[in-house]
Amino acid sequence: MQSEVKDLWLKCLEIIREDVSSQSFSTWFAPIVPLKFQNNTLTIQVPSQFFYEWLEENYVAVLRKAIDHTIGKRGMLEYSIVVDKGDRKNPPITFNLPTLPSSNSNHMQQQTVQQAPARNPFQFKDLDSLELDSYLIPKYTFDKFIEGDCNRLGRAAGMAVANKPGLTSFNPLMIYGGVGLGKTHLIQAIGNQIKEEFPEKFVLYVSTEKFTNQFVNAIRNNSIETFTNFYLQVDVLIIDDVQFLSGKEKTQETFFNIFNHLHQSGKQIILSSDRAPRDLAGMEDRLLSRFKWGLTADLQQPDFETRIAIIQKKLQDDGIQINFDVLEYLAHSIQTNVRELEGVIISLMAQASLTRKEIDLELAKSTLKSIVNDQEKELSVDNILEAVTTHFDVDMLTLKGKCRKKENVFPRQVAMYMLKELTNLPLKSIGYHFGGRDHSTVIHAVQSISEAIESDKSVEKTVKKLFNRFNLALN
Ligand SMILES: Nc1ncnc2c1ncn2[C@@H]1O[C@H](COP(=O)(O)OP(=O)(O)OP(=O)(O)O)[C@@H](O)[C@H]1O
Repeated sequence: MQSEVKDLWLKCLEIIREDVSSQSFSTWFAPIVPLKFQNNTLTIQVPSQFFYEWLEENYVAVLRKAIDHTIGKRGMLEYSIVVDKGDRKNPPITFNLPTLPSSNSNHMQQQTVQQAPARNPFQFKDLDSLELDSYLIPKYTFDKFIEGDCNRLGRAAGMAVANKPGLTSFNPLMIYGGVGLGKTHLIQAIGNQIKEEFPEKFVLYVSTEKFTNQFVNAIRNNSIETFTNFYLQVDVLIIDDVQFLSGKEKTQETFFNIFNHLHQSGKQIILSSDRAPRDLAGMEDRLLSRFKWGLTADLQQPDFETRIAIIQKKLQDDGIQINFDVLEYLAHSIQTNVRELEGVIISLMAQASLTRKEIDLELAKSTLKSIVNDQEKELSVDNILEAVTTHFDVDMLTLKGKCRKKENVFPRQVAMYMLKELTNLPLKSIGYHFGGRDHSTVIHAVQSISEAIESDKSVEKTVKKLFNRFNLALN
């Protein structure tokens, strides 16, 4: 039986190989494992949800052809998606696609999804008003959270908490850091690990936004007690983005009570925030002091080596290998945050797949360039000033400075004109960007350039060109 499936899949691969580039073949088809063949249906295992979606979006016709040629027109394909390690207890989610119908097939196109069983052992029949769908996401595991200097403390503390929830001095554990640096991933990984080690524990992950909405609904429905009682049953409470509690006094008060009760009962609390507790404005002092009771750990931007490891891991998870020079180039070029890094990797995989090119340095450079170009088109003050300095070949300090030479005054006035036309900034703010000039100077600059555009073709051309950089026309 096993060899029958293998042989069948090998035949499919032969057909597929003719239709796709070698890069796409090794990226999207080599990692597939044939599982079984029964009732005219071939089941193949794919490494991830992303992988499955990618095949569906890009290679349906190719797969259909292979199935037609090997099994026949009535042949069907079924995908089995490998679930994360953190989800080991649940059966794999299987997408049955009895479809991929050939054009002359009468089969109805339908997709059935076998739901994974609910993770939460509790039943809250009487709590209909609470939206209890904020469960842990299995893909966020420690395994996939790459360690580096940027996150070592938070990761280690997270592991300690996951091994002994409520029993370490890291209670609460507060993880903070900038956008896209892995806060949600880390606190979810803690929750997933606890579920793995202690399945009997009630672990609840909830965003502050959801918590607040639930609270507001509870007030409206007169069910505050039900709301509070529900939270008091939790063994591990994970609250994401607590900065959103700022200025919400009533929600803070209720959260404070829940916090105290859980803490006193030895339950674990894990929080995340986009800034350190000391920088959380609009938060009650008593709550802030509670946040500092346990351990506060920050996540920073990953360094070069960590970025390399993150890219490698992401590609590996999707069964893709690239040369080190490409890896190095990507890690040197994207230094902002991990989410952006991931975005570039996905674009790169998409480009490689769509253009049927190898993922090489050239493709990496062109993909990155198109992303950067898109960002450049954003109408921010920096981008506009940058465009003007590049066009006139003046440096930023001179552009913003006081020098009255004609060759500097003109670009400066053009820059003021562009800021006035392309942003909503008030005149005073525009003046601020030029060393604190007052609004009358800005008005004068805007008027001069407006008149020059009308009377002087070369000025009109210059401003048009600059507008074009942002894909805009000069009216
Ligand atoms: N150290 C890491 N290793 C692997 N992946 C990471 C790491 N840090 C972040 N990521 C990935 O980067 C993406 C963004 O991370 P996440 O959503 O956790 O950031 P965040 O700090 O919560 O962002 P935000 O402030 O916008 O909510 C996720 O896909 C996550 O898996």
